[in-house]
Amino acid sequence: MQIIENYINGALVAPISKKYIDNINPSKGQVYSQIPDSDHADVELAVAAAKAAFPAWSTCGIETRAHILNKIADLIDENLEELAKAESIDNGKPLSLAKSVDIPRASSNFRFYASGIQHFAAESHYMEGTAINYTKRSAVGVAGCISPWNLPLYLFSWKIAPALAAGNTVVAKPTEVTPMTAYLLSKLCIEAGLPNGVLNIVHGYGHKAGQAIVEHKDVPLISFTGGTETGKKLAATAAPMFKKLSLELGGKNPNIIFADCDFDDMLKTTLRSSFANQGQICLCGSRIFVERPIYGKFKNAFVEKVKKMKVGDPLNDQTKMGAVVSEAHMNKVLGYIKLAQGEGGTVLAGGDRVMVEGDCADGYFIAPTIIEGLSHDCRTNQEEIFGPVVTIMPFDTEDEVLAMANATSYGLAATIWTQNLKRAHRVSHQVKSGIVWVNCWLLRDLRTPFGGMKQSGVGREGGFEALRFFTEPQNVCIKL
Ligand SMILES: NC(=O)C1=CN([C@@H]2O[C@H](COP(=O)(O)OP(=O)(O)OC[C@H]3O[C@@H](n4cnc5c(N)ncnc54)[C@H](O)[C@@H]3O)[C@@H](O)[C@H]2O)C=CC1
Ligand SMILES: O=C(O)/C=C/C=C(\O)C(=O)O
Repeated sequence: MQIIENYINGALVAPISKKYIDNINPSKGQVYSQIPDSDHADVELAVAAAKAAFPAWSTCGIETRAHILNKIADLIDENLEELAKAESIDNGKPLSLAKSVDIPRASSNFRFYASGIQHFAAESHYMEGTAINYTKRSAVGVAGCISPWNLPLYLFSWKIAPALAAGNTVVAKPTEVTPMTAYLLSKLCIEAGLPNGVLNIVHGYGHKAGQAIVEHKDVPLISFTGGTETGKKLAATAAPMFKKLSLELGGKNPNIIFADCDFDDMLKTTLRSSFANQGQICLCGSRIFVERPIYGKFKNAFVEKVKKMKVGDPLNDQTKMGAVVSEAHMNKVLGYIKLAQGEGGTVLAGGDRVMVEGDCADGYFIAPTIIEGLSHDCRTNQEEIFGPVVTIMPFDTEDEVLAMANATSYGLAATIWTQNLKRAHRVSHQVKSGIVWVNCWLLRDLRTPFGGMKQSGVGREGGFEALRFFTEPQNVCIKL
């Protein structure tokens, strides 16, 4: 059985307590590795190493930092097969998805910020004939990066890469649910020659290792992606310490389909935006609003396609839907399907656990599920389910659909399907979400601001927004 180790001060080490947590393969329901159950003492070592490494790393120059980040990206590409398989086994996602999306995006994150830091510039403000102001942006110190289980290496690297590029050193905690690719990354960082202490990876539970990072007086900024409830806890700890906080939280995203859309394109993309990664992406469109004239046509076509989706062994090339991430999560999602039925919803497809034959007989599989007949304000349509479950609802007017789309506490992403350009702009500008996709979904340009309104988060990641977060501005005013 593989024993995962922490990566502290350039070395792979056991947790001081010698305690471990079982790591489960969700497609088999079996323990297959062990993760350090790190605590305050491990975090203390990691922060001390990161603090000691900060002066040299923050002043070594952007070319040096970019060179090492590019080297890490190259090594991720060279190890694509191994990393993708590890991600699929650890998370339950189809291997094909890990190979085509998760791992390539992880190397892109490093490469993007290796380049981004070389183009990052601070502002200057000229006061006519009086003074010139220039703003210096410096690395802040030790950054705490905490990431979730749905897109493990993809989101882990999305935080670490800008933090390191900007000259911070990092103490990172991947989720205890899917720790494997972060562990493999630590080996690649050693191979890439990342100086000791620049990146430290501490594995373990959120309430122990994660909390210790957030509480640590020498960690002045925290970047977190995960559930909204956890985000609230983090904010409650960090706010009185006046830490910089970036929070990417949950979503309950509307997918708004107008009758004039390109139907085939919309249908194909809606399958993906509903069920990619078993619906476990904070950007998935879980509430589908369809303009009444095409509601029936959409419903029939969508149900037919969804019933044909193959759920099964994630390592099988034909599999479109793998396992959800854990037994607890499976039960949570199944509980929401029951709730939806209790609230008067009709299950049009799926609705149950799928029992897969063979090696995956004990895995945590759920059939892709479509529910209709619910009001937009019931719990099923208000709470983040984060699984392969969508609801469909008809609408008659733009005002009506906007009111329903905006009537949640979340505001992360929205998708709009229409061929009417004016309407596309009008609706985009009125929908309360940080990200709007028109006639597409999850089409990503890493330069764009990424994040949510309302309870979907605080701040924006991506592009220069992340580099601004990971630097401290100082304005210098010189009288002429
Ligand atoms: N928006 C998103 O991208 C995600 C949303 N979720 C949502 O959150 C729900 C709960 O999932 P969880 O696995 O519990 O996610 P979570 O939000 O608890 O976990 C995310 C990360 O935070 C860490 N963490 C937990 N408590 C912490 C604390 N007190 N201090 C510091 N770090 C802490 C975890 O160890 C993990 O690394 C899911 O069912 C889903 O609805 C989950 C994962 C990603
Ligand atoms: O940056 C992206 O492309 C996607 C980010 C997705 C999440 O933050 C999530 O699902 O939690």
